[in-house]
Amino acid sequence: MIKPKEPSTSSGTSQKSKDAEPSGAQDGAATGASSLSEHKAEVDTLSNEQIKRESSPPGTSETILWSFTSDPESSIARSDSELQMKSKEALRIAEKVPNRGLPNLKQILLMTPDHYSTARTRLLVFDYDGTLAALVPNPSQALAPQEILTALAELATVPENAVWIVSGRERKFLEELFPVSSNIGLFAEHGAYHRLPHQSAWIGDRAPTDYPWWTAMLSRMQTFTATIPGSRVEVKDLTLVWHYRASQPEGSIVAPAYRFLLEAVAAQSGWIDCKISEGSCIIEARPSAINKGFAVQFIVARMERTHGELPEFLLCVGDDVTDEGK
Ligand SMILES: O=P(O)(O)OC[C@H]1O[C@H](O[C@H]2O[C@H](CO)[C@@H](O)[C@H](O)[C@H]2O)[C@H](O)[C@@H](O)[C@@H]1O
Repeated sequence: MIKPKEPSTSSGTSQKSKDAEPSGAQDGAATGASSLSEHKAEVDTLSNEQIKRESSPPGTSETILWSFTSDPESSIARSDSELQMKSKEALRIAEKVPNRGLPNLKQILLMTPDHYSTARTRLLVFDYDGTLAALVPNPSQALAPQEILTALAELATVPENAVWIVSGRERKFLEELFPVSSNIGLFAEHGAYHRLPHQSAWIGDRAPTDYPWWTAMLSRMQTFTATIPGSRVEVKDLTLVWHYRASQPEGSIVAPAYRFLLEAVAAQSGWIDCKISEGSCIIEARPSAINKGFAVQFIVARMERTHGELPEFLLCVGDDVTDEGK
């Protein structure tokens, strides 16, 4: 099924090329999914008999993918009501995702593990927080389990696979978890910056000074922090986040009003390029032209240029609305 910081210095470089920054001029096509660790746990509990349904014993990579590609009409799904329910929920979401020339998402979700096995090119996209790592009050302590990192690295060694992390996190955080040697592509801050597989340089040169709203939004968020004890502002290289996970129930009570306030400030100031979004115990401000849907479209277009065709298998896993390209 497709499911659900601290200040830092820039670690990126400006490098315009054929792999230039993804344009924000197209509609997004990414989608959300339930957490990888959650599904991995489900798969781990499947019986040996179910595992043996694979024509060959699945390795870690295939096992993870299998959990997302089980046909809800199959006997596997019927034997696991929770998985069946999640698959149906994924299909409901998939039906809402516009098909912009990409493979139809609903068909992808209905694929059997054989489709993964036989696809000549595969794109596997993973969100980070809430998907690869459990949500915790302090963002710097949200580390993906080594088991997950190892599984992703293993997936990325398969020649047919392109593995990307498309995250709201900043560059510095992601590159510490996913070294160049991991062969995993990275998108940071919802698509503002990206690092191609095998390369150490980041592409993308957006900076706070490009956006007239940036200082005002930071100032507003700081007043929220002063008002709600325990909340904090995360100042990333470009995007700003007000966190209130550690300030309950006050944070959740005021969050809708605070989001509305930030949106009103942006609207009244004519800052149409400022997007305010709510995540899991966060309110985030970012440029409107940046979202994960554009990031995935960029990756797909790049694969099409390289292989002469669209990826035959596409999997996007996330836990939040931004993972739906919003
Ligand atoms: O796109 P993602 O990789 O999922 O990043 C989205 C935001 O994730 C982080 O916040 C979330 O995780 C924190 C650590 O568990 C948690 O404290 C917070 O409540 C969550 O919303 C990150 O700190 C943000 O910068 C990302 O935008």
